[in-house]
Amino acid sequence: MSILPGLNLSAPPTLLPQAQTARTQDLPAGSEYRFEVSFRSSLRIKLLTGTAELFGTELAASSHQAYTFSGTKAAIYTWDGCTLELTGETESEYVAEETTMSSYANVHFALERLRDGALAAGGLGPRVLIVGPENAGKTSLAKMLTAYANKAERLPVVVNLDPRQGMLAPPGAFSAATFAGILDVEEGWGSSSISGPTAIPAKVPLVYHYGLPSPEDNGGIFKPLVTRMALAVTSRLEEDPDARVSGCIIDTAGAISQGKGGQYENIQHIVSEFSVNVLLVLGSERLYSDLSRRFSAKNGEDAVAVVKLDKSGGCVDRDESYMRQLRQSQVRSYFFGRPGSTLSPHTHMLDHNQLNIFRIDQASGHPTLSFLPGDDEDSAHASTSLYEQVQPSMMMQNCLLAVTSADPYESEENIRDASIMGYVYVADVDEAKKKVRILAPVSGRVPPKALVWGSWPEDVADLVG
Ligand SMILES: Nc1ncnc2c1ncn2[C@@H]1O[C@H](COP(=O)(O)OP(=O)(O)OP(=O)(O)O)[C@@H](O)[C@H]1O
Repeated sequence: MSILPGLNLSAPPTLLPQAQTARTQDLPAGSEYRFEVSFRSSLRIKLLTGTAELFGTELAASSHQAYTFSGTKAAIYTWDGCTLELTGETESEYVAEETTMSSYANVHFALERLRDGALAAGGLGPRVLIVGPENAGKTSLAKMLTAYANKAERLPVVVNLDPRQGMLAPPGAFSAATFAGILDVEEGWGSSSISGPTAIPAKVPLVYHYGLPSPEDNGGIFKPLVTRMALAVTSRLEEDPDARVSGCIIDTAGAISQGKGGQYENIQHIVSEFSVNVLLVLGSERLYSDLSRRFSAKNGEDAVAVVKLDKSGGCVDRDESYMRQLRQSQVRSYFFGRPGSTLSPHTHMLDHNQLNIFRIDQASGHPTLSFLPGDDEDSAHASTSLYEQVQPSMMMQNCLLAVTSADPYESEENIRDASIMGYVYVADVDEAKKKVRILAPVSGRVPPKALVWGSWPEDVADLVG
């Protein structure tokens, strides 16, 4: 054991760099290598022989190209068999021969037939909605269908309506993007803002800010945002002939599949706003039966094909502490990038009165009836305020603010419906001096727009030293 100079203490053995030896893993055809890597360690994977893919995106067939994973739970599948070289530590790893890949691939081929039909008839391609409980594999299926669609030279618009995890944006955001190139194997969807060279082209998503953990938390914001997003996506599908034929793929949060009081109001809303015609139900018999009963009555142009799919045995229940770390790493990489594609954010010192901050009123989606003296039944009113304008305070420290494209004097509805230009992070608030230190992804002043502050994502400490 080494001695730390001057301290006469033994250094813990873990401080010493460990030489990691590479091992090989053979995968028979039709099997997958499932692995979990913590945020503190990393696993390097090289494809030595054969072909393999991670949630539909092919690994480069070159022993020089290595993929590094950290804080990842995923699987590498092979259709024809392959050999992988693995270097690093995993929390768990095994090879599974029973997978759901064939049924997921069949969904892709069925969607391709719909796309071919749309091309021939000059119509719209499939509008696909994926629902199911949490951790049922919805996001993984969305990635897979997107990657396969890309391989078939389609350009689907992918929409994320799950605030628990961001797509090309921090958590709390709803986003939509057209995926033309390959997806990023290491990161999942890829990056939206890259200032350095990258092998994967950067995507420019359309973003709206929800700012709460669950879609069920505030229908007064969730539903109108779904409507806005649907309008934007529909007009994209109408304008771009390639996207039109390819259609869209919508990923959702598990919470909307719980069906409060058997209602599934939010699913119903998404289906009607996006004119969904393919509803993929993952991992829940009950949800499938409820939804097929609800949508079976529709026919003609409104018909919705409800398809039941099994949950993959590889899906991992991610606990809250993992999800929190995942969100924090998404926020961190929004500002600082990732290894190999680092970004240079800027800090700004601003006066309190340079910021127009609107806090989301969490209760605004639940109308509160007033039964104060003098209110008869008819005059009982619902609280409709969406936001409260607030001054910077210590409570905002370490939080994200969404920079909307709305001016601060516009109506609450306009602020809610405005697309997001970007996010800033509140590093410090000095209430006495009325100063705020802000971290922004770009240099130049923070635009004098309405900034929205929600309770989600949760605060991220120590982003700025
Ligand atoms: N076949 C598989 N093998 C190993 N891990 C998998 C597999 N499929 C999915 N996972 C992992 O399981 C976890 C849950 O999957 P996923 O994020 O796709 O579920 P979800 O339904 O979108 O969850 P949520 O609703 O909570 O966002 C993820 O970490 C994902 O990478």
